[in-house]
Amino acid sequence: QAALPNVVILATGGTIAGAGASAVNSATYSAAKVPVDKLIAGLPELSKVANVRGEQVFQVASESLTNDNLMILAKRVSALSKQADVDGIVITHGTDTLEETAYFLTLTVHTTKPIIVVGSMRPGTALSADGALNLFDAVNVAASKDAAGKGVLVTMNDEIQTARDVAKTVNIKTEAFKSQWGPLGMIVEGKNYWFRAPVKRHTMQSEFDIDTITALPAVEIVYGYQSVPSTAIDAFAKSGVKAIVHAGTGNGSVADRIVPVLQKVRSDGAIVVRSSRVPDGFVIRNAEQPDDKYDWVVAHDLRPQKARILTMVALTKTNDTKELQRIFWEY
Ligand SMILES: NC(=O)C[C@H](N)C(=O)O
Repeated sequence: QAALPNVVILATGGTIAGAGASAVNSATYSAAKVPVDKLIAGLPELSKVANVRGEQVFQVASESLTNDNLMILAKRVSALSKQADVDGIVITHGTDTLEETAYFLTLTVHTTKPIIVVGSMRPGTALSADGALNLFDAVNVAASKDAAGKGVLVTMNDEIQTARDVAKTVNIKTEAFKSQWGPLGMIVEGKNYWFRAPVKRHTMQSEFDIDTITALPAVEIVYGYQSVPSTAIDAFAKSGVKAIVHAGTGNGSVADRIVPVLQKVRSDGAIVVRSSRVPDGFVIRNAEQPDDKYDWVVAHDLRPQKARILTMVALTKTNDTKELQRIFWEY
């Protein structure tokens, strides 16, 4: 229909394409089973909002996605966003790593067109399945002019969240996706209600561009806890890792026996990023550890898994720790 916007759904799998043995199976089911054409056919309401077509990019649970998947998906999103006959893009995705993909896309795809990442907590076969409404909301936002230029967005549980801030915070409820800074808005009966806009750099203002990125460096995460040994750090260092994100305790604190190990990692040439395992709040530079002295970078308010994404992307441009810290403040 000529009057309607054109929205492409790129399907990658996850629970939104999941199927269980019975309607009471809300947690026990197989993810990544239902093909995208069937998802679209099951939601005839979409045809009143947009001309929708689907592409099956992957069919996996999101815990199994890799950097190669990220590159393929982002390059496809970028190519589609340049097509005159595409007004918006929706990516259906497993929820376990949805925030990582969404953040990668908002950092690397140069477009003002709406890009929405969406998943579900229950498979479509379950009672009170949440995928249909989440997908309907995603297509509505992707088809809206007022969603343009806001960076990659996530629609879950009636809310519109920014890719940068949102995270999976509950693993068993439909209200799973939250941001400590709050959602940007809500969708009710197919209408968007906006309340705020992101201030961090994304998409068109990003200095990173997926069209010129050919490979992502190895960046790994190590976790802080009582009695933690240096075994994991030693192994990552030996494997030639380019950066280690330390998911520290509290305000990114680091155990006294781990500090010299991370200092050695840095002096041997890899980057050390100090983040926190605490879900909310943010890490303050030179508090808890002397970052200036050790030449470490702090992750600001990014959780370890998002700090990893930004570090990989940033390292495609620079190894300079001052530049990396600037990037962490700005994105
Ligand atoms: N709710 C989900 O989508 C979880 C699933 N394990 C996935 O991330 O693919």
